[in-house]
Amino acid sequence: MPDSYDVVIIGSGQAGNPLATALADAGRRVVLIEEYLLGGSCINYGCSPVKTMLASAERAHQVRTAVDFGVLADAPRVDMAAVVARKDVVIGAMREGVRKNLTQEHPGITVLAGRAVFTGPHSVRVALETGPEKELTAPLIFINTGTRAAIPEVDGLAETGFLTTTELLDLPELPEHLLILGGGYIGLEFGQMYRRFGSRVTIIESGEQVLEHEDADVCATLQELLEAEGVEFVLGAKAYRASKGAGGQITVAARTSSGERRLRGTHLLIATGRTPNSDKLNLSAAGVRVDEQGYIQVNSRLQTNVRGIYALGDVHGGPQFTHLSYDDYRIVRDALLGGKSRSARQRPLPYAVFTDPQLGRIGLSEAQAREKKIAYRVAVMPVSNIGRARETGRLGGFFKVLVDAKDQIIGAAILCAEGGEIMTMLQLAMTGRLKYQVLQQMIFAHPLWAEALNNAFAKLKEPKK
Ligand SMILES: Cc1cc2nc3c(=O)[nH]c(=O)nc-3n(C[C@H](O)[C@H](O)[C@H](O)COP(=O)(O)OP(=O)(O)OC[C@H]3O[C@@H](n4cnc5c(N)ncnc54)[C@H](O)[C@@H]3O)c2cc1C
Ligand SMILES: NC(=O)c1ccc[n+]([C@@H]2O[C@H](COP(=O)([O-])OP(=O)(O)OC[C@H]3O[C@@H](n4cnc5c(N)ncnc54)[C@H](O)[C@@H]3O)[C@@H](O)[C@H]2O)c1
Repeated sequence: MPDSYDVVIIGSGQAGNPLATALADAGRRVVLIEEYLLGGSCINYGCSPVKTMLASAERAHQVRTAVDFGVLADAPRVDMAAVVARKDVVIGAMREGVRKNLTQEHPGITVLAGRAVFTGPHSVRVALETGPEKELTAPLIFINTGTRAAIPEVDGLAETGFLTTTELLDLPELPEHLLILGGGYIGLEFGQMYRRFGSRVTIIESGEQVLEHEDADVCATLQELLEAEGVEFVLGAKAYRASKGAGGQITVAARTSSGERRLRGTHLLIATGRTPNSDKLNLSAAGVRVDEQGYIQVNSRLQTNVRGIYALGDVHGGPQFTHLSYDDYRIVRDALLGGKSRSARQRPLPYAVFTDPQLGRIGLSEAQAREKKIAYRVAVMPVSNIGRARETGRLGGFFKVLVDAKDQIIGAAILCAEGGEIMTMLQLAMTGRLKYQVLQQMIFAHPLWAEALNNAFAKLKEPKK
């Protein structure tokens, strides 16, 4: 006999966990199934471990550049095992918090360790870690199974051996020369991090610029700043073969516009995007539709084509961020418990790339504004104009803010130390529909980074044709 519940949640991701607690608090009998680690990718092998290790890399950078600030220090020696151990302590505490919340603080939740597969539209089978299988039924099923690294088709890749971020984050030694396939979020954050730890780093990107969706000026400046730290880039590179030499050296062969390249290193990180964890769910048993890449198709309320089955977070496609998965939870919670209807298609999309300087992004890029034929003016201000930047020696980058015909801010790219935080102020202004002049006239405490918003709009210009 299957065990019957009110709600089945598959995956302990950024939507599944809070949804489990909210529905249990509302008196529903909830079962949450996780095949690997409670807390999902963000806590265990995504955002948090990366940002924790980036903090170690920043320390190394500060020591290396201390002399510029009149502080004498020997060259930093990085103990990767200790860096990884520190990360494990930080994320271990986070994971423990999730475990306690789900298993001790909410008696209405049953947590099962194992892989879930559909056996019908309202039933799943769980292959429990402890051995036996369990059959479950529920009228409501939420899929929050996330993604994994997409592995590109490059001859010889499997035999050569490669790392994904999950393995690299646990590597207790420093790669001598890290090759990174992909110059997106992961490529840039890991590229700078390992360079600062002391590796030689080469980023091999198939596109003509890093961060494929950003304006070319933003990407070029960020690339230059990373190059100044010694990160090497090979752009427009179509990698077609990987091989490993007798001495363990890895070679990636790539075609570029300037000819054939053979890129050699000691380790290879694959960072070419993600693929959804929908293929092992036996979705056909439930009749749930996916797109050609395997992302689960949902409507603006996150419902799949099968009544009672929802997909939340990265597994339904679109931008992949923790805060969006969490917002998916809020949309579903408010619909089920509050009778409110909000669309997942009309929400702001803030994000930050955690390089140094950070790139904080909100709203339209210049290319998107052009594509949508929106009349705009653009203000560009170098970070080196900012007092705080001069004081701290963090001079790289620029603010770029777009304003529409009604003086409303419609988009920003803030490439600056704490660029994510500054972007968030602009997001607040956008949400409150403040005209840019309000920020221009606001009294900010001196000398904060925020103060730069007084001057950022001084040179608002029509875009170049
Ligand atoms: C290296 C890296 C860095 C990142 N940095 C950031 C960042 O700085 N900021 C940001 O916003 N986003 C970042 N992201 C993206 C972010 O981690 C995800 O968008 C976010 O975690 C949302 O995930 P999710 O809720 O969809 O599911 P996840 O958190 O991925 O959870 C899915 C869970 O489902 C489980 N599962 C899968 N299939 C089954 C099954 N059949 N049965 C049972 N369980 C199953 C998995 O084991 C996993 O625990 C990063 C991602 C990576 C890889
Ligand atoms: N700070 C953050 O918010 C953050 C940080 C890390 C990851 N993430 C999330 O994780 C996701 C995955 O990150 P990612 O960097 O793997 O993906 P991405 O989509 O950001 O970048 C992948 C890059 O790889 C390139 N590429 C694709 N195939 C290639 C090939 N065969 N050879 C060389 N280059 C190739 C693409 O052109 C692209 O620039 C992101 O979409 C993001 O949502 C977010």
